[in-house]
Amino acid sequence: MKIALVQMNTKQDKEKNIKDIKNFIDEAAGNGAELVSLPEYCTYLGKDEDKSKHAELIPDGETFKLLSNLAKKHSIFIHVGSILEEYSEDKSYNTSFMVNPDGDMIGKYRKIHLFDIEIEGISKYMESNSIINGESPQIVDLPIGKAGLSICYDMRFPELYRGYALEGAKVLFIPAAFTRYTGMLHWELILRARAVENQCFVIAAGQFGENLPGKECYGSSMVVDPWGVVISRASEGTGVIYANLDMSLVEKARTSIPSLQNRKPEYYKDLTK
Ligand SMILES: NC(=O)CCC(=O)C(=O)O
Repeated sequence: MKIALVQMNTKQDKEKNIKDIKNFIDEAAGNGAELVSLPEYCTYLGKDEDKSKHAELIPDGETFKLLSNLAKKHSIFIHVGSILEEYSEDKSYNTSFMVNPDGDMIGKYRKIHLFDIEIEGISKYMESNSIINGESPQIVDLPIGKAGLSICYDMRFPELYRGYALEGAKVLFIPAAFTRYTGMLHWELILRARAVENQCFVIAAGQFGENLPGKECYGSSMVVDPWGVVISRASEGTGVIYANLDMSLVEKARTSIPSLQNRKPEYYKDLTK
């Protein structure tokens, strides 16, 4: 399967962001992509207090309808890294979903681990001020096999991905708006770790550049194969990158190093509770 990852610089002008998304999807489909993956917060990235104004129903909102029509028009899968989904007057879900070539939603995932961190003198994020966490993992069925959905900060919690791999996932989606500061050291390291330890492809479309004054995203959207090799990587700026997924690599990695079979959770399962 030929996939495309869109690296964006989403800001506060939702109309422009949606126009960009449409153009990127048209470009990717024109270049033969069968699945297009968009980053976290792809339609709106702004101040916490403004987020709920931009939240929508999924699948009954405008953005879903537009993406569903694009998926049908091009006969492709569209993975939406995330948009804001309605919850209450002051809180939204940060929600990812997958649309199939018939325009139907085949899976929806609400970010479980919210980005509440403070690095003294560097940055502070309190995602839970405006977002309510989801409570359910989500696996979707693609023609290339099962795929586990997740969003950005989730990537730091390896149990979620181990669970997906044990449920049969061969692909892990990790769309992101990863900060530049943490990204420099952690982004590639963690993505490759999730790929190697679960012997899965990792597909990580990211935001790039300044989205709000003083808030910068790392970019470096990438696809990692089950052996830990980065097979496609975006450079600085926005744009589309491509990769062909050779799914036989999953079986090759799992046969060569049967670490998923060699687990002995009976000795340590209580430690991760
Ligand atoms: N949007 C996010 O969840 C950001 C996560 C991040 O930057 C990190 O370092 O983790």
